[in-house]
Amino acid sequence: MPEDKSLKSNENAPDDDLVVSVRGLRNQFGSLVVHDGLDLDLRRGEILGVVGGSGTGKSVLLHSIIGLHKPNAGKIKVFGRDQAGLSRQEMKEARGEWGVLFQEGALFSSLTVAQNVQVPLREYFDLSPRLMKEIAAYKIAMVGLAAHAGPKYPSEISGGMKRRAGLARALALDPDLVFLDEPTAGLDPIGAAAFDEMILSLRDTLGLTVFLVTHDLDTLFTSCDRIAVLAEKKVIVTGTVDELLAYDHPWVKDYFHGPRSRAAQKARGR
Ligand SMILES: Nc1ncnc2c1ncn2[C@@H]1O[C@H](COP(=O)(O)OP(=O)(O)OP(=O)(O)O)[C@@H](O)[C@H]1O
Repeated sequence: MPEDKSLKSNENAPDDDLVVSVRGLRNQFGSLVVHDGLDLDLRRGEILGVVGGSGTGKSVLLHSIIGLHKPNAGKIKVFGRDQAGLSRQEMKEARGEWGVLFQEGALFSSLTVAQNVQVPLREYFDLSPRLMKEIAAYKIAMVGLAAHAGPKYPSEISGGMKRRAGLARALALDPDLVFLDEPTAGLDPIGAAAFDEMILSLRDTLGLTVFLVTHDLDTLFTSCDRIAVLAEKKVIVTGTVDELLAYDHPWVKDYFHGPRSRAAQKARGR
């Protein structure tokens, strides 16, 4: 069985290039060990897809990195800063440096789309109402939503629009780093493809670094520079699509050579 391993093309990233580094992560709930000795690197400017079977701990990993879950052991650095032992104020400052799109957008249902986008602005800045409205309108346009989406409530918009609104909120503070948790889950194929294109385009125009948890093979083939595979309580391999297609591990083989993967590859003329 292959051990925790980074493929050749991923070795030797200089420390300055590491936006997130996770070393020796352990997460345990009672007798359930979810992660044990997990290492992961996210490099500046890349879109890293994180995949793995259900229950392998993708969400727990994401929550550990963004400080929503305290790991049992291990070191997590974001922008070179060790996340353990940060004071409340330092954690708040750290949180201002990244944006998170939670599953299905996770919008506040009692706030309009524009008000949702203003939430981080209110938390971090003392801006005039007019300026906040202008910034929210700009972010809403940036994610491809029409201006008339701003005054709508989450219950009045589609699933795809909710994801975009959630992304607008994640981008409110102009972060360099975004975490996306299953951004295309439940979207129709056209909506999902449009979302994938938007992520690529925002990465290129804004220079974002993206940590993307997904089950969506189309997203992996279209958008991700590298893919990290969670299995056996750790990241068993990180590599490009082509490297993973050639990788010898039962789960990786089933996933990347199954019928859905073949269809996704065929659609891209592979
Ligand atoms: N707060 C918690 N208390 C107890 N167990 C938990 C808790 N959070 C997660 N778990 C368990 O940890 C394991 C990993 O959960 P996680 O949600 O990270 O999996 P996942 O890889 O994201 O799964 P999926 O692809 O189905 O969303 C699961 O067995 C889950 O039940």
